[in-house]
Amino acid sequence: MLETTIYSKYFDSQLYLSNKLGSGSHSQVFLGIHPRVEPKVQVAVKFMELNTQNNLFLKEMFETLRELIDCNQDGLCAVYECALVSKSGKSWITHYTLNDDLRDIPIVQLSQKQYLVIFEEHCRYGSISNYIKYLQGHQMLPITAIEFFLKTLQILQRLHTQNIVHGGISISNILIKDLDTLTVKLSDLSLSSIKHNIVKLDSISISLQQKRLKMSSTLSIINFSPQQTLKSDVNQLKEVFKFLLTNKKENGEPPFPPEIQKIFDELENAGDLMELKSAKNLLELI
Ligand SMILES: Nc1ncnc2c1ncn2[C@@H]1O[C@H](COP(=O)(O)OP(=O)(O)OP(=O)(O)O)[C@@H](O)[C@H]1O
Repeated sequence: MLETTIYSKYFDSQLYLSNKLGSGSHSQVFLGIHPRVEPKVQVAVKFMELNTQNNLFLKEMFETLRELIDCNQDGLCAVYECALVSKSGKSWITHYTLNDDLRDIPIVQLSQKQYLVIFEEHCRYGSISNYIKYLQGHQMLPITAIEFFLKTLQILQRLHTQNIVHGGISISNILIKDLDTLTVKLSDLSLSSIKHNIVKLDSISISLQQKRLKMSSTLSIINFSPQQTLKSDVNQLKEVFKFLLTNKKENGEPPFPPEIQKIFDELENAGDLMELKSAKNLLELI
């Protein structure tokens, strides 16, 4: 159980954590106030428990997160700061933050539990999975599902033209920033594989390397198939959309209206999201 406040020399006052916003398989997310931003703004503070004792991995993870912050874009949930912390008795110790020079990473005493703490933009309506819970069993309106789908597709289109791949599109990674305009932001860019690595240490170097390629603008590097990876984002989004329309994960799909079926058919063969003409047409209708 996490304490409700955390103190560290880097966040030179107390960081107050109030409501719990949600939890994932490896994380707990709280509403917090970023102590270094004036005027005070609310942020989401994500604590991920790290089971690894591998310092090299931690260092690489921070490098990846730094790239993530550098590539902050419209449509992505902004990441403000990250820290590696652990608890000693009643106090929290910050081992390093993103601003530290990674060459000087200390050898962390690994007897205690460590957490990766990520401060990110707060999306007040939470994830689409939250919204589904809020609907209490009622089916999401098709028009709402279509808007969520198309807005996410637009964000992916932008990312993909810059050779950035999300890699873990799911109903819990699409956050609702504004419910009136149905504005969404993608979170956990690249975190899905970090989370995976926390569990499975063997694949660390491979997938961190792949992630770095994803972030890189020079994709001519060997051993990486952008087409394939971009397509996996598209397939994941397609599954999310089907789920929103039908409440079923797979199989037993009811017939979709022809415009939607057309998008699915196009998605099936899509290499480049910018080519999705029927999605664009549908977007203009909304
Ligand atoms: N930036 C944010 N603003 C508002 N709510 C958030 C934010 N980030 C996460 N949440 C809430 O916290 C929940 C848990 O998010 P988290 O990213 O830790 O795990 P997850 O992606 O849902 O699950 P998993 O780790 O199993 O993939 C989300 O479903 C969402 O409701």
